[in-house]
Amino acid sequence: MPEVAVLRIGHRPERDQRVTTHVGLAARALGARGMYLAARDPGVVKSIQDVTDRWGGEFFIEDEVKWRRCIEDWKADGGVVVHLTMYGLRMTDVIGEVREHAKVLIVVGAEKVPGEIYALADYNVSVTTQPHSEISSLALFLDHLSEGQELDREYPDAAIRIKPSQIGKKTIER
Ligand SMILES: C[S@@+](CC[C@H](N)C(=O)[O-])C[C@H]1O[C@@H](n2cnc3c(N)ncnc32)[C@H](O)[C@@H]1O
Repeated sequence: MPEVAVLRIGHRPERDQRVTTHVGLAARALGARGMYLAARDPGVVKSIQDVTDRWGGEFFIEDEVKWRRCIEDWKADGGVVVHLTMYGLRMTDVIGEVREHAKVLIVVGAEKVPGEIYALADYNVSVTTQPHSEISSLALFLDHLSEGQELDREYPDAAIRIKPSQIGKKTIER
């Protein structure tokens, strides 16, 4: 699995807090190293940091990033940029090639994405070629990128972890 980070653009603090938080939580749970947020939103940052503090791992969350600069820096560091859009190439056609890269920045939008993103991205990728959401497209992309290996990942430094069970809610606290 390449080193992965997510860049969330188009976030509107007055209406996207829940979705953006879930983009971050999905990114964390499915193996990304962190999320850049191209907006100021201390509430989203705190929610994600709180989860990481309790549930472990080293997921980073950075808000107030400039998306153009973030993309340029990522590329300058040798990474590739994947923009998830329903209009892009089929994920199943490009995922193998994307997996060959060492560093992948995944860009997800909110409502309307600036046209420039399509040209800046190395890959514009569609997950199903049907409209759905940034959370579902990100989750499926990460799962296919890691070929399912992220699903059983352990978080050794976690303060709390779940003991999987058929009935009830069993947790183990450090
Ligand atoms: C509400 S959608 C906006 C749909 C937008 N017209 C588009 O180009 O995908 C918000 C975000 O969800 C993601 N998204 C939605 N459907 C997708 C799909 N089928 N494949 C990949 N990404 C998708 C994109 O990142 C998009 O910016």
